[in-house]
Amino acid sequence: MDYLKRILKYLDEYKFLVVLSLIFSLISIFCNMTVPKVSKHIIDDVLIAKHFDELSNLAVLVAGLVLIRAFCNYFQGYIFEYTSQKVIYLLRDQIYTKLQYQSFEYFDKASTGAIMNRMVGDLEAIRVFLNQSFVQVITITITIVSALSIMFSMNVLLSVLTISTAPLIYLNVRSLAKKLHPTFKSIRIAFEKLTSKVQENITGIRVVKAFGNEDFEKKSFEKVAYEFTEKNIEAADIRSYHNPLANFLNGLNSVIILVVGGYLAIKGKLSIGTLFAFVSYVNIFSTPIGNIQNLVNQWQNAFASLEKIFEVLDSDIAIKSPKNGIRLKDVKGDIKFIDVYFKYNQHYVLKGINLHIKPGEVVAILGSTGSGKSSLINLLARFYDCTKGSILIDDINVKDIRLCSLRKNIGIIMQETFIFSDTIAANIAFGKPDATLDEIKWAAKLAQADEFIERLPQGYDTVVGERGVGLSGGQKQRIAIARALIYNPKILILDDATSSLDFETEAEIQKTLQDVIKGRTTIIITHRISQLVVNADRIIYMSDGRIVEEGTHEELMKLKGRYYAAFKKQLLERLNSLPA
Ligand SMILES: Nc1ncnc2c1ncn2[C@@H]1O[C@H](COP(=O)(O)OP(=O)(O)OP(=O)(O)O)[C@@H](O)[C@H]1O
Repeated sequence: MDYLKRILKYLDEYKFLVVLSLIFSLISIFCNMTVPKVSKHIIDDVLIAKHFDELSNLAVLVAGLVLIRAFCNYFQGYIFEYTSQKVIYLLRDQIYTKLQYQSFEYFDKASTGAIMNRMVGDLEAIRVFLNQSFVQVITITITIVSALSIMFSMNVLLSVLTISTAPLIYLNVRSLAKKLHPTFKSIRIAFEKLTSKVQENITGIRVVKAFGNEDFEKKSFEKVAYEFTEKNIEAADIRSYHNPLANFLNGLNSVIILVVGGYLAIKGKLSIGTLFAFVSYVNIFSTPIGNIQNLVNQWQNAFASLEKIFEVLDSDIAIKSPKNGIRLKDVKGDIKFIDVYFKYNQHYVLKGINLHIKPGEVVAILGSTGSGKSSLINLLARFYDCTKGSILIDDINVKDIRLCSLRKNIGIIMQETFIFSDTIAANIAFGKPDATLDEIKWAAKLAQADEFIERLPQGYDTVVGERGVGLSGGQKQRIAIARALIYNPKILILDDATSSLDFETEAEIQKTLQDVIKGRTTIIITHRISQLVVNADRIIYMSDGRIVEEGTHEELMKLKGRYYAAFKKQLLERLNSLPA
């Protein structure tokens, strides 16, 4: 009920339209109720009494009522479609905004399929609810109540007989609702699995093909698709049992009325016109009762969706920009990690990190896989917050800096370069959509991307395919470098930025990076000991969430510890990979 109240609050802005639409509904119901009355008059007082002169006026009256009803239904339908679309637009916008500001932690847990389902399927169920089901509850109630009161005023016996099947109808609807609720929930879960599967498969189609895994993927897709089909069949099975039962009960009503009403008419206790009108009211009464089944489906569906939608809207945002946070100005690039501890779930992945990186210093961080290197920079950019300790930039705690200001002052180049299906210029200016072409070209030149971009048919306006299809690995990486430089950040992070490239391309990009990092505080996270690492002012070696070695290349080589062992191992691997 809480969810119902909340969703109806969204209609507040459209109160006038909702009221107008209800007025149209009331007029439509009034017309519907009047037609049988006029028909009774036509049968009893015109046709049977042979007062044919009134017939044409009454026929015009019936036609007029039917026409007004049609207009009212049209306006009422349009208004509700309009308001429901507006509410859904607002909700969709709110969900999208919420997702934009959600932290990494949220996306670690939520599946893409589930998120897509919130944005599409769940909102559609709510739209149907607002558009049809919500107003139907009101119109159905008014129709049933007014039809019943007219019927009682016409004939008490026939009315009692008509509603005698009502308890059975109620039990049928209740049992349907009870059975459908868990089935709808499982349909939703199955649908999320299905959309996740399709999304993952299409995103990873190159990996699937590279491993010749099409058959395996096909089978695993069939499994989730089958589960979704089965759940839908289950729901259809429930409905197909209850719907005919509801129709049978409604039909039974009409038969009883015709038999008993016919008998009363033969006995002269009921006029033919009254019997005709009564049967019409039975139809008016039973049609919405039949619709209750659909309504129950739609409400169940909508409630399951409302729960999910408000779950997203109510979810906490773990990392928030501080109120009245500091805007960084003239950043020097001094970074301090003070006794930093961090855990994702139960286990600490960073255990007491103390590190001071001076402005303009280049620090390379190496270490075994899973030692916590990426976590360290995730904390610096506040993708996550440290569990204990603090991180300072120019002696300001990162938690006191406006998120937007913090992140715009840290340029991050990652291993996985995401290129949006847009122009090259838009991809470079991603973090600064108002960047001028000169700024974009400046960043591209620094990243040594300008030359290849100018050679493309449309230069900076060339549209690249989804995820950068049409560009080589090196070209994509250069665009990523240019993108990170667009704000000319004082702090630069290279997170395994060249590890997915071949040695030759890596060497070229490294040369570019040597120029790019000049005058910037740079943290290089890497597995490979490259020229960039050897030239770094300081090298940090991490193991199991701790800094275990620290010094220049020469110092660490003399130490003959973990870094020395890694260097020797990589040198051997490289020598072995050379042609004989
Ligand atoms: N989002 C996450 N949720 C839970 N655990 C995570 C998450 N990201 C990383 N971890 C775990 O935290 C530990 C440190 O991971 P991190 O990515 O910082 O290591 P890394 O040194 O950068 O590794 P690699 O060199 O392989 O990239 C690992 O054990 C990893 O499994």
